[in-house]
Amino acid sequence: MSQPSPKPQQIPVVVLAGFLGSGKTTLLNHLLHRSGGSRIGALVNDFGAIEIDAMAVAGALGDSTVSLGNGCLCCAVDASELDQYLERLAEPTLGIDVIVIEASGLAEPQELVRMLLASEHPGVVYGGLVEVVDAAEFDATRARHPEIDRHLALADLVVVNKLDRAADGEGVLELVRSLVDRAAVVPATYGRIDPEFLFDCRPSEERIGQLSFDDLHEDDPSEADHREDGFHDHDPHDGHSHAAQDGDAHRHGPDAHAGHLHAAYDSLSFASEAPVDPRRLMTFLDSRPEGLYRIKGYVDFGPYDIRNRYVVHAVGRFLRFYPEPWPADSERLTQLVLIGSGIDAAALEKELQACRSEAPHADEHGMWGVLRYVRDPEEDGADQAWTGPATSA
Ligand SMILES: Nc1nc2c(ncn2[C@@H]2O[C@H](COP(=O)(O)OP(=O)(O)OP(=O)(O)O)[C@@H](O)[C@H]2O)c(=O)[nH]1
Repeated sequence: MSQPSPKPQQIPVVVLAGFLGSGKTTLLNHLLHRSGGSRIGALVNDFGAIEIDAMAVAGALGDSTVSLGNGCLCCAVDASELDQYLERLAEPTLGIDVIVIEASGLAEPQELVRMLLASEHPGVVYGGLVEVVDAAEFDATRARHPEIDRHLALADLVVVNKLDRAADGEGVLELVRSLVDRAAVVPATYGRIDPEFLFDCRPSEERIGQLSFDDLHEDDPSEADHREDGFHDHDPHDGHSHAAQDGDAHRHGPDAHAGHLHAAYDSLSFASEAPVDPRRLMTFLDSRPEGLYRIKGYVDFGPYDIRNRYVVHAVGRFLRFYPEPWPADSERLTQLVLIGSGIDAAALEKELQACRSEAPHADEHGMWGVLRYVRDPEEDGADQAWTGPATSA
């Protein structure tokens, strides 16, 4: 791609977007580990009240992460607030070369792009929109969310991820190529793309011209329908609590941003200081309702594995646990964010509460159900910290 050079000292800001669970955090983590000499600042956003994504990348970033735990970025901040966040990352002493904004899986990318183009911060320049696509779920996601096509048409780079899971990867790649405007389409598994490619993916001069404010303001017919319904009069997200109480669950429902992908979604955040019983959790997960599209977070199985916490990811029917050693200074908490449509958040919360257990000892086979969903570290050759379950009771 031909790139305009940013003015001296201007830091490119890349927006990383893509549907829930497509692999944005995985890609960001990959970039953080493989960026060579470049220093990446990350602005991480999450939908739930607990900032799972922020925690997932925080270790790699130290000071250079700013996270917003306040719902979808496009709804949570206005341009001047965004400028304040960018200002923190553009602080010359941090020496950051590129800023990546990981949008919530439910964010409308054009809102973010519009805010970046409107940014008055002299130290930053809009660096392009990267859309991550889950190749395995692409048809299903498109059927439910035709807006995806619009997002792809705006993208500068599309990463077609999870090709290892796609039945017809070539077919998906071809379809995506037909949907983009002039974006580069990059095949990937586990977000492993060449970082150079991403940092270079600044839009061309023409592209900036094309992506004018007017384009970005263009009304989506589906939004107009909603407005006629008075849909946008619904209350925005109710207050998000960062300091989740023990066993506290927190939900927010349809919000004011009609036409955004998240308009029809509910989310629930669950935090517990008491460990979780693995069998009970598996029973909960095995019977999770269809509409519960995404689960992510950390699980403390207490005496069943005192060394590791278990990162959990569910996307649709897909479920994986990733054990990793508890960071030395972290509080032992179970923190989960559940996102779905038409889910009964109160009932789910109750079920999760019932998974808590203060039992001091682990029984011998308690973890078997969980370990069936632990990824074999050989599966992707990825940089996993895990070396095997440490079940010391
Ligand atoms: N099989 C497979 N799994 C992947 C790949 N990339 C990511 N995953 C897994 O997919 C799940 C979701 O990945 P994330 O990176 O958290 O996705 P995300 O887009 O940040 O998710 P949200 O924050 O919910 O929008 C995790 O379990 C990842 O390990 C891939 O290429 N292949």
